[in-house]
Amino acid sequence: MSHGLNPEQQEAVDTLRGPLLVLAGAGSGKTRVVTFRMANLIKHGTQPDRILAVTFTNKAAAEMQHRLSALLKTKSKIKPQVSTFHSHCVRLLRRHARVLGYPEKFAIYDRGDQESLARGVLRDIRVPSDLMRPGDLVTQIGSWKTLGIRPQEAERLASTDKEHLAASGYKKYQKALRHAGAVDFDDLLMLTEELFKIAPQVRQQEARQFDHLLVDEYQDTNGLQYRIIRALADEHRNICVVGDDDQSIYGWRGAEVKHILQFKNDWPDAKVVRLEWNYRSTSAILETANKLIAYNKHRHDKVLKAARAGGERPRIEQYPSEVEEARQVVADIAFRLKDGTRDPRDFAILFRTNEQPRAIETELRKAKLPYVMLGSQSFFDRKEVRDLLAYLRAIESPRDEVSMLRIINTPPRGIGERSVETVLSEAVRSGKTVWDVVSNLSEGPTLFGDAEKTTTLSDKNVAAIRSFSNLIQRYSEATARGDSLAELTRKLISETGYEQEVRRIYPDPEEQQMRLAAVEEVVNSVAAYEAEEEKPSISGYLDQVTLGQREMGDDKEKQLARNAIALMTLHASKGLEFPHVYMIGLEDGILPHSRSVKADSQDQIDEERRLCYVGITRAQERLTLSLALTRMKWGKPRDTTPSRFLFEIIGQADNPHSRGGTRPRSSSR
Ligand SMILES: Nc1ncnc2c1ncn2[C@@H]1O[C@H](COP(=O)(O)OP(=O)(O)OP(=O)(O)O)[C@@H](O)[C@H]1O
Ligand SMILES: [Mg+2]
Repeated sequence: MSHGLNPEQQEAVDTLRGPLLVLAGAGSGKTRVVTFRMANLIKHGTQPDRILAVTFTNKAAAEMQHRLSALLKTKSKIKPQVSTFHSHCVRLLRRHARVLGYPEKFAIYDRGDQESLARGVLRDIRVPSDLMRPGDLVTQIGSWKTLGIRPQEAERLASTDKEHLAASGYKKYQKALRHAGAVDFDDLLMLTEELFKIAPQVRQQEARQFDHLLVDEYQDTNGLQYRIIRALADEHRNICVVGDDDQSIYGWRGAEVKHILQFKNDWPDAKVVRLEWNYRSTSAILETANKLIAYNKHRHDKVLKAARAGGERPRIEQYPSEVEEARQVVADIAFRLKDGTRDPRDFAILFRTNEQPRAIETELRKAKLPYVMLGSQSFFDRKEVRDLLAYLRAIESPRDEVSMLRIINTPPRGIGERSVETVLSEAVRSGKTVWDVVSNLSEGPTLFGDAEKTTTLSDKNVAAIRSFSNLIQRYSEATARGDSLAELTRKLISETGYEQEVRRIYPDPEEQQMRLAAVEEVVNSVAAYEAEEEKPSISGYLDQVTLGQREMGDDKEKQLARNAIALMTLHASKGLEFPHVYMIGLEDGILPHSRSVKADSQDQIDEERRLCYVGITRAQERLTLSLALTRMKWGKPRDTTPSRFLFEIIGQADNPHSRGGTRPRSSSR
């Protein structure tokens, strides 16, 4: 196993015990060290399932699992656990949810669900939507949670009226989640920390599940993650973290680079390994990266030399408009694909904001080139998929109000808005869940309320609601019996008449086809999950979907994904590498992002510069940086300003804050 490791890497891989820090630049083999070290631990007798590795994204986890299998050359079923923080926390919380007063089968709310919940909360506390939109509240709650701030503290910290409103919204929101037996994404970390605090024996038990903990991309851990890692590593102290302070790009999500820089304080006996050779990029590309990052003031001194000499100099291209930029980038890729020596998957197009790829996508479609948008959840945003997942969630956990309300009259079954309102207010009045109310209706017209106010449900309403609760009940029992999930989903679709409803709403054949394909794909993905899993369960399936570990999409999309041009944000590109990289939109206000430009904050600009550095260091052979000289804003072309980072790269930025009129020159091809 010594092949393919330099002496420093080998030293890290051979350090089998105690705290270990690998602090090194991009492409220096940090992730490789983590993978090889796991293999080495196993070779030296560690049981694979006593190893836990934490990565930042699902894609990175899958990649690591894949490389590890290749290294181990065994088909053993027992594998190290490679997870993201969130998926590890889900597993852990499922085991101990009761301790925190949550049901084991708690639902995990995504952004859409969170906003539905927030809408209800804002209605309850009578905040008009022009004062605060549900999305704003969710965002604010998210930033509190990533900092580990709970409702009470948020209330204490609030100073402006708006903050006070948001804080009381937060309190209500948290209550509503609990009531629904649900958690949101950020809760996964916060509740894990809470669990460890209130139940030390649980913490100990969880820490003893593993003998080794390895963490990739450690520079981007936030305070919660940091404390969870410490709590898990405390027992065995076999903690290996790797990272690069120059690639810390999640400060805006509460990540703190100090965690990696202070590792030696936390673990005084830690061994520190530095890697100085970059094996990924040609020296021409690496030079560009090094030049740029040198503009960041607060840096740890680090050497990064290119193991691959020479190479083509990165190109800077400027185009008259963003449409032309997209056209030329795509034309360049098409040209390079023509001779058949390269595959579509060798190319990546990276961008800063979610709006940027639209023009690129249009051009790629015109050119009929296969592409895949990484880290996009678009499939799950389709109405049909969300409806069906809501059914599964309601069946699994009838307390889940957001899901219950989504499907109670979808497809329409005679439970109109008025009936829903009546049920809802009865639930609020009596402190019960919607499900409790719905599943306990007696026959005939029903009277709700108290002396002050009463409402009624007619015979017909009651019959409709009873038949709905009956349906959910029957499917809950079927899952409890262990019936096949895919079969169940198929039956559910047919029994509810879901497909007929799709045909009714969308008469246009093409639209209809697309939507029915989405319905079918849900069944397919349930079937695929069931085939892989030893003990399949609805919540297991939903966890995978919610955490983004399970891919869904048309079969065609899936095929393409295997060999397609990759489109993704700079944030999503962390840790990855591609022979040919195109970074588009190098303009002030895009990269660096307008937020950081407006704030004129050195820290924020530095983070944008690190983001640019991450992008550049993804390229192995060829790098193209481009910008549009005009860009559409509110339907009109506006002049842009080239990114200050370009001036820094070409050495025309002694003082980045007082730029002259020189624009970077376009290199000739
Ligand atoms: N000793 C080596 N010999 C040959 N190739 C190597 C060696 N070490 C690493 N590589 C290769 O260099 C590339 C970068 O490695 P890796 O992804 O592990 O770097 P990294 O430090 O994790 O990068 P990043 O900071 O971007 O996450 C990979 O293709 C890897 O296989
Ligand atoms: Mg890496």
